[in-house]
Order: sequence, then structure tokens, then C-alpha cells
Amino acid sequence: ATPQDDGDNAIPQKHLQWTGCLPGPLVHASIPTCVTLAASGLDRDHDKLLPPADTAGPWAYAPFCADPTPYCAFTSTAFQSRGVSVITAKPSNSTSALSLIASIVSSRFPPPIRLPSGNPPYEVREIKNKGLGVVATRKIPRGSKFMLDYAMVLADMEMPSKLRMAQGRELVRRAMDRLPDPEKVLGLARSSLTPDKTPAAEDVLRTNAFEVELGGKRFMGLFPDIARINHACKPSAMTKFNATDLSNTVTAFRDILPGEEITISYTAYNLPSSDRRPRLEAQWGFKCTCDLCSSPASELAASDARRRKIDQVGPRVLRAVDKGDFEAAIRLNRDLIDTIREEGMMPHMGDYYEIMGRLYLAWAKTREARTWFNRALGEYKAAGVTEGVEKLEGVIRQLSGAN
Ligand SMILES: C[S@@+](CC[C@H](N)C(=O)[O-])C[C@H]1O[C@@H](n2cnc3c(N)ncnc32)[C@H](O)[C@@H]1O
Repeated sequence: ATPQDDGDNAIPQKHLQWTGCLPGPLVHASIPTCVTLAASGLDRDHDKLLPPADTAGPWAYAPFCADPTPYCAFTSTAFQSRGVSVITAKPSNSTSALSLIASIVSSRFPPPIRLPSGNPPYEVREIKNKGLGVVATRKIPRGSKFMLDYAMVLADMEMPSKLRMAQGRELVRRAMDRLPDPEKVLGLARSSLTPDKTPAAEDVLRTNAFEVELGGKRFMGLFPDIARINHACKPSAMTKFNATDLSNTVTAFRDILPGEEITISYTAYNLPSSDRRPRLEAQWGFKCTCDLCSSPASELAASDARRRKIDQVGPRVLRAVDKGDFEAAIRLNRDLIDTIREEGMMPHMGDYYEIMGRLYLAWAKTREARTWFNRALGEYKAAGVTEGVEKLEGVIRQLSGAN
């Protein structure tokens, strides 16, 4: 089969800009999750924006299908000059996740961020007991976005449960083999725990993929550069997937010093070690040797206690809101903020400052609300959380106008 040129059925970029409100980490009817009144031009349901289904689309080959199931592997050899393979069900209508991905792959979005020119501030190196890893070669300031990567494989999370194992394996193998440089993905890390007989393609996907959401469906996404970043339970950076162009960016959420390993968290941040470790072993196939997991038992226990507390205080804040006791809710949330700070879970700070603002807003204390929203805005800016910045700038403007 001959690779085809990109089509021209791009989604207009302006429709895809995020202008809505993120759900906060605490959701409650009395706490406004979106104080913005002017969520104009927003259509978060990307599928609605799709052009009619294009049977050929941007795919370079006839799809490889696991007949008689609807699951197939679709490959573009042109996307971002290195290709992308998508494993999902054949579209039954024009609003499928596949149509959405086809539109993105066919379009030519400008890079979502401009990285500073010159050498990247990191390199891939051998790391003791972890295989390869990514190490800063110069200071990476808090909030800077320093790595941009694009999906090279996307596999529908439902696929493994819908197919026989051999069919699934064949699909994953074909999806990788059809990329212009299969080694770019097949050369990624293999599972370190199980020297089992799992075929390379499947093992690589299991060991390196991150869950992403596209068109309302969950996918395993393989981002080959980001896949070199090891996990830490107190990471120094975070990733952010952009469903409008299949990009993933890495942002430092604290200063990272030259020679320091750059880490991200593969699990939710707030899990105690008793939950984290089995999850990392079962889902990612390794025993964690990060600084926190290697710390003395007393330090690990203190960290676990803080994480449990963080989990428990959240519902107590909500119960206080239920009773209309905003004073108690605010006191508890302040305690939550202190504990999160002590635990060094900085990515959450903007969220919790924002909650403080919402609590004051729900208590009709606009001035205090604005103060906390401003603090949250500062955090979001420092941590490079663009959506948070956009959202809060609108909110603060409206609150200022309301006075
Ligand atoms: C996504 S890859 C990360 C890059 C990988 N180290 C490499 O050589 O390409 C995940 C694998 O890295 C290793 N790894 C990542 N974080 C680790 C950690 N905190 N402790 C031990 N091994 C880790 C494990 O072997 C895991 O299966």
C-alpha cells in the first residue's frame, strides 16, 4: 500500500481551545466548580466538530483488522514526521473516536508550545537500578515546559478485553511494525519484573503507555520520549496530554537542578505506599526504588500518614459545606493545604487555593474569594497550568467587575 498525503479535513483550531472550567479536586453542589459566566465558543465535545467520516482518512495502509471483531490497527506514516498507529474499533458512525483521531492526524496544527531553541535541558542516561532515565543537564525552572512529545501508538483500553489474546497481540505488533521507524517504540523499556514470554510489542505497550482520553474513550498512549522518564512517588515534573493534537508536554513543577533525574508520577499523587506499590507492580511491572520508597521506614510512615490525612480531610470539608458551616470548611481546607505543602505535593496547591476561593465565594465573601483566586492564579502560572490560568483570569475579572 502507498502512504497517502495528509487530507485537508482539519478541525478549525479556534474551536478546540479550552475555555471551560475544570472540575476541582473537590466536587460539591454548593461549591461552584465554574464561576465563569462567559464560557463562550466552547464545545468540549470534539466529536460534534467532525467533518463527515472519510473512509480513507489519513491512513497509509488498509487497516489491519482482527476479523470478525471490529478492532483494527490504523497507521499514518506522516503524522509529526514519524507516524502514529491507532488500535480501535472500526467506526460505526462519523462521531467515533477514530474519526476524531483521523481529523487530528490529517491536520497541521502548529506545535502547542514553543520550546526554547538550542539543546534540550536534559539527556537520557543510565540510572542505577532503573534502566535508562532522563537527567537535567542545566537548571529547569519551576513551571517551564521543557519536553514536547506526540503519541506514536494509541490503543483502545477496551480492546484487550474484547479480543482473544493472540488477536490483540497481532494487532499491537502490526500497529508498531507499520510505523516508519518501529524501533522508536519497540526499543523502549521492557517489563523489569517478569522475564516472561510476553511478545515485545505488547510488553513495551504495557511498560510504557499512559492512559489518555480521546473522544470520550480511554486509550493507552505511547509517547516514546516521555516513556524514558522514570517514576517517583514525589516527582519533579508532570505531563499534560492535549487531546486536540495528540501532544503531551512535560512541565517542571519545582526547580530541577543540573544532574538531577527528572521524574513524573505514574499513579495518582495522593496514594499511600500500601496502595502505590501494588499498583506499580501490577500495572507497570516494577518495584519502585524512588527516593521516597527508599527512605527510612519512619519517613515513609510519616508520608503515608500525611497522604491518608489528605484523603480524609477532603470529605470532611464537603460535610462541613453540607451543613452550611463554611467557617469549618475553610479551617479544614487550610489544614489540608498545610499538609499538602508538608508532603511536597506541589501540583495540587493551585487547586486547593482555588477551592478556598470557591468556599469564600459560596460564603458570599467576595473579597476573600478574590484573594485566594489570585493566589491560585499565581500557583497555576508558576506551575505552568495553562487551563487554570485561563479559567481564573476570567473568574477574577468577573469578580472585580461584580464589585
Ligand atoms: C516508562 S519506563 C521508564 C524508562 C525506562 N527506565 C527505560 O529504560 O526506558 C518504565 C520502566 O522504568 C523502570 N522504572 C521507572 N521508574 C522506576 C522506579 N521508580 N523504580 C524502579 N524502576 C523504575 C521500570 O523498569 C519500569 O518498568
